[in-house]
Amino acid sequence: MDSFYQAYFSQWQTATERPAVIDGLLPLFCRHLGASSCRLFVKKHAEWTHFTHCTPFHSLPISPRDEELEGWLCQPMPFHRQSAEKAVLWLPLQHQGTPIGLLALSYPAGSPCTDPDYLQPCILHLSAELKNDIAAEQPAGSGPVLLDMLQGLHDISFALWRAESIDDMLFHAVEQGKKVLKIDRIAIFLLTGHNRMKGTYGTDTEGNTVKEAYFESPIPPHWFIDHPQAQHGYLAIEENTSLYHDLQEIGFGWSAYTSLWDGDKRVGWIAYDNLINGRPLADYHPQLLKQFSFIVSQHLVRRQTEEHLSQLNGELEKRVTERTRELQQLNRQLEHTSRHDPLTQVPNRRVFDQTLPLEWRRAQRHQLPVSLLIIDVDHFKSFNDTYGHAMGDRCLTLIAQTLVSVERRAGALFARYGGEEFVILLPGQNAQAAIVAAENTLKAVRSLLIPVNDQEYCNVTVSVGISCMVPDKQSTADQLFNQADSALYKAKSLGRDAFFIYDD
Ligand SMILES: Nc1nc2c(ncn2[C@@H]2O[C@H](COP(=O)(O)OP(=O)(O)OP(=O)(O)O)[C@@H](O)[C@H]2O)c(=O)[nH]1
Repeated sequence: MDSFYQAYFSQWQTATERPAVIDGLLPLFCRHLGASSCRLFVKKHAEWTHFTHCTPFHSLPISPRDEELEGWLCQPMPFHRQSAEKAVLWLPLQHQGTPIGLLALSYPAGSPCTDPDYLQPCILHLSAELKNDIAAEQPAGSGPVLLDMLQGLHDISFALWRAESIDDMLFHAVEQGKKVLKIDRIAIFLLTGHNRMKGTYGTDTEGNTVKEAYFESPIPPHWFIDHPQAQHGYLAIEENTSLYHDLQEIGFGWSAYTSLWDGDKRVGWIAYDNLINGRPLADYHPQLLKQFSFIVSQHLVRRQTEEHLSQLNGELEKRVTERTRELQQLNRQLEHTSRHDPLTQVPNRRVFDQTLPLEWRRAQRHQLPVSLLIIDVDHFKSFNDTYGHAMGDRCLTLIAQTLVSVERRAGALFARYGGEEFVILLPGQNAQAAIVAAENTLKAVRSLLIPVNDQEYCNVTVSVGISCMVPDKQSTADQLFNQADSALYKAKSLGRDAFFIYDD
């Protein structure tokens, strides 16, 4: 190490009082780096403090006004100011983005200024030390600082309230907590049951907020875990202790823990330390950490309850949807059952009884014809007697499934009326159309092969009675039916396998 840095660091080690350190430091820039004067401007709680050193044989640089200093304070890089007699190298002091002050080195005109890169380690070190001093200085100014912090807690609470999810909320808790409470590192852990814990968000060794959800472990046998947790907001602080990252020891300082509570149940904790800047805890910090922990607990519990509720709602909605689907399916089945004949699966008498009056009225309104065919299986008693009732059922099913497609005109209805009787209702169709339908019916049944055992088939026939009317004021749907019925009787008496059309 060269002579300047040797002298610089030995100054830090020998002197203990901060003003003495600075008094001893400033001459080093003149003695080792050729500066004619050196001044340090530090901004403490909105007020500027000046430290000066100058060698006896050079004049001081002209004092800048506070407004100028304010302007230069946020300069990101070192910069020069030149006059006829001297050059001044201004070095902004910043720590983690916070402006702290300025170091000004004056050189006689014509002498080279020190390379700012060379001074970089010293500037970083000086910035961190001064930042710690400013943070540690309280009593006189602690009122406003504490008030700022309380306002900060309110802002944190607001930020957590606006977070989009638990994850987002925990990220902001760590991020905002560090910024507002001026704590180097914060990490939030949640208990997962069975004596285990998991990470959420934490702070790496550079001070960045990082996701630590990967971290999952049994709860380590740590001193503060077993410490009696007598009351909510319990705070445990250990000074001069080892500091850890991912269970690895990485430094020395103070560490603190606050618990997160859901009612009487501890659900996690927040860990804090001063790994990066080594700043001491301020008097008001214990109270702030408890409040901070209380705020995080509240938001965590509220979010967890909300998420649990919304999950329950989701499940409930899913169940209601499933149940509604089942009911709709059941309704469709019921509707089908109530309208179809269970043996043949064609529309049943109920459908016919509902449709006939409707079509009758429509025909009446528009003065259109309406035709009805009653179809009766011939000698079906004897079929049953010969082949058995089960074969009789089979025969009726085959006839129904054949006849259901014989008449395909719009509005036509084929239904099982009862027993071995079927009907075809032809709204808007005259006698001619009804005759065609009857002929097709006879033909279709005649050519039907009815299996009566494993090898044999037989044929059956049907008789059809037809009635066709254009409804007038006196006539009724019953009349239409009765006429078709008597026509059927006539067809039977004519020898069966025939149709007869009612004619008065
Ligand atoms: N297998 C079976 N038979 C039925 C069903 N409904 C009615 N029958 C039978 O159908 C037969 C109808 O007989 P009848 O009314 O005497 O008439 P038919 O023997 O068909 O003689 P015609 O109508 O004069 O040609 C009866 O034996 C009823 O038991 C049914 O659902 N299944």
